[in-house]
Amino acid sequence: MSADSSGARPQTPAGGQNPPDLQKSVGPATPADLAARYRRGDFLFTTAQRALLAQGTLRTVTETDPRRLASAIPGVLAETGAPLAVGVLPFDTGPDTKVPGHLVVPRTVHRSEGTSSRARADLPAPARVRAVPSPEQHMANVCAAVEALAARDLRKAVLARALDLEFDAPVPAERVVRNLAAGNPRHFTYAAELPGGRSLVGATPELLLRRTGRTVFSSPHAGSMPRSADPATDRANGEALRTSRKDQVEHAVVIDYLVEALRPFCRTLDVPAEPELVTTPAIWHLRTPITGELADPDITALDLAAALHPTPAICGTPTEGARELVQELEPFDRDYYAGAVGWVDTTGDGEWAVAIRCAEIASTSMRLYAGGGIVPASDPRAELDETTAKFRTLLAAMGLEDGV
Ligand SMILES: C=C(O[C@H]1C=CC=C(C(=O)O)[C@@H]1O)C(=O)O
Repeated sequence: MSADSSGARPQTPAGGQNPPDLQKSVGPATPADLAARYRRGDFLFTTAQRALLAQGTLRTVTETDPRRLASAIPGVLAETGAPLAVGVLPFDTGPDTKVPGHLVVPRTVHRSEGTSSRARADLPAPARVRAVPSPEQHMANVCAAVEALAARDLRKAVLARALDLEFDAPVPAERVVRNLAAGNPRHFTYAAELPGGRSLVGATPELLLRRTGRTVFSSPHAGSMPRSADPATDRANGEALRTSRKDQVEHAVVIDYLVEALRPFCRTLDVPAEPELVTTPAIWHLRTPITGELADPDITALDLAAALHPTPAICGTPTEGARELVQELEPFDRDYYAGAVGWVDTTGDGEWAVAIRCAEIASTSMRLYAGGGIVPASDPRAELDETTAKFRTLLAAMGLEDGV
């Protein structure tokens, strides 16, 4: 584990310093105002109703074992006198991972509630776009995954592809984030710093978990169909998803896993018998809202995130075999795509969202990611189309449409 401090201000309130500010923004500061105040290096987690903007760094804590990371954070918060820590877990939290969970104890925290919307900002067009792998290769990977499911006795694996965008000037991350928040008001727009000065930005519909006191809530999403600009086609796509046997199987694998993973922590667990049909601006999904009552109130939101991640919504089942298959077939490291992003406070409350519908921004380039669950009945062309539709969350925020 490494814990670095940065900045001039001393670290411990025990030394007579003031604890970091918990600024509850009231009055004119709406969630959209906080999204507009985001600058690269900050952490943002917002819907149209609620926003958390964390700025500055009192302490950075990095650790490849998410359970050790989770157990270190209460001590770090107590030492620094800070109200909360924010950050990201990578996709790969397995024993051989080289990618650490990356948490920051911020210097200042702004929170805001209320409804808000904001106009979109213009963005420059990319100079170059490259699909990694090519669409044809992604379809070949889907076929290989379907064969491997049978050969290796796996129920599901989630395969992703990427789009690399290169620009002639630094990517204006602030405007991408503002547009994501404006375009996805019901979902979680997030931005977090990554090691090496990169940023992860996205707008995800999927909450891995929220802990509020003894209540834990999870809203797994699995099973997808593209939205359509034509209302009749759009309705038909939703209906096709609701009745799709293949998508019900894909969804059930995730719910089975989550129920099994949550049960040891919960006195009660409420799991609806059927998934519900929900939408993002780009995609129809199946989702099942799960609510539980924690048996042990000392289990923090980050402990739970470390225990639940990676779910079969972004990895597969069984976890180890699916992760191996993903690493064999995908021609890139996922890093923080399909990880978790969120916050945990001194009471143990917090929210961790599944880091999908996202891009990693370097200086003048960005990599967009989109994946889909592969089960024995998956069709390569439909899986390609699904990832194309999932890219739309980010492409729409960039002012770009399909065809890039
Ligand atoms: C892996 C992604 O989506 C997951 C979440 C919801 C639905 C999914 C699906 O239907 O395949 C995926 O499991 C992604 O957007 O990159």
